[in-house]
Amino acid sequence: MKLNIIKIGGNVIDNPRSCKQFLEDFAALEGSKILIHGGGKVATKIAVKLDVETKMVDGRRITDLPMLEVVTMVYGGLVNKQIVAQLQALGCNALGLTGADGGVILAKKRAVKDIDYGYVGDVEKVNAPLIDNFLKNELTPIFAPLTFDKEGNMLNTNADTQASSVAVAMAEQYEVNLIYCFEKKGVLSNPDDDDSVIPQLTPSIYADYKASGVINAGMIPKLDNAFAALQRGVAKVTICHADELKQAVAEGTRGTQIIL
Ligand SMILES: Nc1ncnc2c1ncn2[C@@H]1O[C@H](COP(=O)(O)OP(=O)(O)O)[C@@H](O)[C@H]1O
Ligand SMILES: CC(=O)N[C@@H](CCC(=O)OP(=O)(O)O)C(=O)O
Repeated sequence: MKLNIIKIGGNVIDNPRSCKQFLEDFAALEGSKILIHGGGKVATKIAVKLDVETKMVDGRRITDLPMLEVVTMVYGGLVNKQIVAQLQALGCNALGLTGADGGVILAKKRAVKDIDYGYVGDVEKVNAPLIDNFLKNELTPIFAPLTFDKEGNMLNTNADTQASSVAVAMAEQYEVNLIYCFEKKGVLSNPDDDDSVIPQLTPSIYADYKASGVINAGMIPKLDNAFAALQRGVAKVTICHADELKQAVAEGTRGTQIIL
């Protein structure tokens, strides 16, 4: 059985035209599917309005209590519910969830080592049978990048990591196709040239591009998560433009294919 798991990035969510187009394409996909959304850009904008300072380290948001309140409102409320409502209007029976709902994604607050990330969660357990029940009932889960812990805290979890964790958990039962959609055509060999898409990326090519600085910033956690998913049983991982979702699902030739 096939399952498409799609992650959509915050730059697309922040652009109403691109987001609408993406949701139309997502709603039109046949078969079982799951959406994991980011929203980092929206959270940063709302944090400014609320006078909460944004600090990022290695693509992760330092999440103190005021920031936890912002991301819980923005990811679990505003962004998640806007996506669910739009998908419902498109005939897709979307079910909006954070990891806390139904206890579906349990995490652990990241231990303080060199850096205190605050209320940031590392995924411990995904309840795959519960997600499978939703799918069997023709519901489409829409995950916000939030998890919870056993102490009753909400935790902020990077959406790329959450997508990888959900994909790995579902891979025990399904042939999972994981697609990271964002605002570029794929992983680029020249960040100034949007057409310089690397068609296939292996761990050794990745290491070279990372060392030379061509691959940097938010692309590093995305790729680390992409390789981790493949290593742990996910059938296929692609990184592509949000506008190319349909083609990426149909042919799997768009964007950058991650291979081992
Ligand atoms: N070689 C590269 N190819 C494409 N994007 C890159 C590359 N290196 C760094 N990036 C940056 O990574 C960003 C994607 O990561 P991130 O901002 O976390 O996106 P998302 O919100 O989709 O998770 C791109 O917007 C781009 O600026
Ligand atoms: C811990 C952590 O960094 N969480 C992310 C969750 C949102 C996210 O991943 O959004 P994008 O996909 O748009 O980057 C954050 O707050 O930025």
